[in-house]
Amino acid sequence: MEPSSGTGPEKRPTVDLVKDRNGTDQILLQNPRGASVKISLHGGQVLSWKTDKGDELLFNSTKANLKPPHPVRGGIPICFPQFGTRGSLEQHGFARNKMWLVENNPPALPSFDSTGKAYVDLVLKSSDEDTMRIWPYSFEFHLRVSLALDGNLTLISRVRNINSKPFSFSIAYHTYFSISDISEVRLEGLETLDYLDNMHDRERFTEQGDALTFESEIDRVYLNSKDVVAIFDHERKRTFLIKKEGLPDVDSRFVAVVWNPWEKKARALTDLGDDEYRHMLCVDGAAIEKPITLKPGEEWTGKLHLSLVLST
Ligand SMILES: O=P(O)(O)OC[C@H]1O[C@@H](O)[C@H](O)[C@@H](O)[C@@H]1O
Repeated sequence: MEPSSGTGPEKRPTVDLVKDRNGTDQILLQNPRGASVKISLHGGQVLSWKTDKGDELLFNSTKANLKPPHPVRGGIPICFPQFGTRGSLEQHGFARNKMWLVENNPPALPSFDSTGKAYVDLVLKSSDEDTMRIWPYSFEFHLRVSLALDGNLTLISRVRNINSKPFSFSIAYHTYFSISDISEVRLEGLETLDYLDNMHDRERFTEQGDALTFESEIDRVYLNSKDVVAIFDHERKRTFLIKKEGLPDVDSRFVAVVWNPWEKKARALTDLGDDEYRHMLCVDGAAIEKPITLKPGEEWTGKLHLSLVLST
């Protein structure tokens, strides 16, 4: 990027390798305006997403266990190749517990405009024996995390079948949004949709009425969710927009998972403070209901796009 004229030199986006307190490698993306994203190689997981004023937008539990192979209670863990307990693997699959690698020469992503963006490419491959033992398929999962000039965060996933037989998978971006208070926020974009209620053996119900508000535990998979879902946080004067895109033929498979453990379940989770459930809401862009099947050589691309709207 060339320095701009008149207003002094334009800063460049930066990508740095940093260490956390435990000496674990993390990637720090910074855009020219000072917004930032921190990513852990453990789980290929976004841990932090901050505005240019330094406000944290993702919830992270004060009791989160950051040591591999524990999944981290906060940020954006990636559930792959299984969501929840819908299969024989560990809860939410193995991807969130594995070490990912930084990829210097990822396969070309032709539609990506890199202008002003700080981004990094990570990869998870089915190369270790442990993974092959529990999920005997050869795959590559390429993940690009990108922070735009306006502070928007995009995760682009490409899953490739490099196996000689087909395989199926589910994927969820298990996003923990930081909110003022669970009783004060509302969620729009899921009205009138059917959902499977995980608290009632995945029984199917239809959402009624207006926006969702919260007064008890919720654990639901909303089917065929619209392109944009919004979390309104009146007290913090901010709105999160969650947008997801897939290839045309898999669009209808996108769902939105909504989860908050509420008081009783929060007490049972050792990596969540007793009252912390009040300050988090998980809304995941996901493909779960109808898993995605890839034939040998095929690739699937899915995008999660997160943005913030501030009100005065
Ligand atoms: O404790 P975990 O494995 O991170 O899972 C947390 C929650 O994740 C949600 O996505 C699931 O719908 C819940 O059923 C689950 O309890």
